[in-house]
Amino acid sequence: MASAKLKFHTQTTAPEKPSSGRKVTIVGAGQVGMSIAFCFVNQSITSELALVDVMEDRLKGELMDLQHGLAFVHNVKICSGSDYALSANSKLCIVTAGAELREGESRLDLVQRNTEILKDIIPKLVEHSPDTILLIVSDPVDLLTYVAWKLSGLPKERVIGSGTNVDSARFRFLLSERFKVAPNSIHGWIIGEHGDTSVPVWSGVDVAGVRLRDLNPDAGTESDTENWNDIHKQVVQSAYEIIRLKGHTSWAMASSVATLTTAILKNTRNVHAVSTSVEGIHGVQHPVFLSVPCVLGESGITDIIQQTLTEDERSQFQKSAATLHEVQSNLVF
Ligand SMILES: NC(=O)C1=CN([C@@H]2O[C@H](COP(=O)(O)OP(=O)(O)OC[C@H]3O[C@@H](n4cnc5c(N)ncnc54)[C@H](O)[C@@H]3O)[C@@H](O)[C@H]2O)C=CC1
Ligand SMILES: CC(=O)C(=O)O
Repeated sequence: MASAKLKFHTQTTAPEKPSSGRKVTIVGAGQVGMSIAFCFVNQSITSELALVDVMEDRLKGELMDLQHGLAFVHNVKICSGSDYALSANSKLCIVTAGAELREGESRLDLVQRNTEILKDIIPKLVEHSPDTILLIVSDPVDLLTYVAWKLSGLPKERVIGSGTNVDSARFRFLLSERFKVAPNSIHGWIIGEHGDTSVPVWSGVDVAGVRLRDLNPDAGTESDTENWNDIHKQVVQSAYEIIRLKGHTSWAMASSVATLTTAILKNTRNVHAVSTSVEGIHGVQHPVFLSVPCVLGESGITDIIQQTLTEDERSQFQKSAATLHEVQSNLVF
């Protein structure tokens, strides 16, 4: 009988490796998870991707849709399902599962609901990939990164929250409109909580070494007649405004996670504002996770950059820590 199978002269007897060493799993194939997956495939960030979600039919549809575009990009091995065995041997597991922020809710309102979800997910991920790095995206991201760290038993450098990397990107975009230069030519950091108590580091904003505070010593303060701090207010309102307008946020977050993933998989040692344990940093006394600039590589967070903050920035950072610690103390997990 005729067979249309390709005939190979197989050159190797080596068994197929269980994974490429650059495998990434995304748990939660909703708006954010799938935007991240789309970025990964189109930017050739990984050659192996597992998608895990409880909604099996929708997940199958997402898988097929992604796979049908593979003829236009570098090949990626993609699998999906609800069985965590699919995630085995992942270098990085990204968690975007959970209840999303609805209009009128703050990120902190989601905490106990999403903690319950993490209790289901994290032990299974670690069981199948004990050497993995966890990147938490679900909100409230700082508290959930702490919860994931506790549930996973992993060293703290391998449990990272996407944190204020996206807030910093929003900040740099809005600054770029005022400065009339490209966002990636501006240095500007938002640290602390990803959310309402985030801290803009006005003392560190610069373009090509020209500090904003040298041009306007009051920039970002109450006495600033140029109202630079309106930009931070807009950053804080960004997610709420986008959710009001389109129902969810996704694109900026996906680009942010793609950048963090590249830094980890390619061991680039780029510096990003991500959520990590900050006990002992900037005078914080509590075991909380908040964003500070961190060096990222294949072992996770290798170093934290100690920024020189003003007294006011330091006290705002401590306030952010105290707010989160209070919510964290009442968490049940
Ligand atoms: N940290 C950040 O900057 C951002 C965080 N987020 C957060 O990310 C999360 C996801 O947002 P969206 O994708 O918009 O929500 P979504 O509702 O579109 O997707 C959530 C997905 O999680 C899945 N899921 C729920 N429970 C699960 C479980 N136990 N195991 C596996 N999968 C499960 C759902 O089936 C759904 O597909 C939310 O918490 C949202 O607030 C969203 C944007 C930015
Ligand atoms: C939803 C959310 O946390 C954000 O886009 O910032």
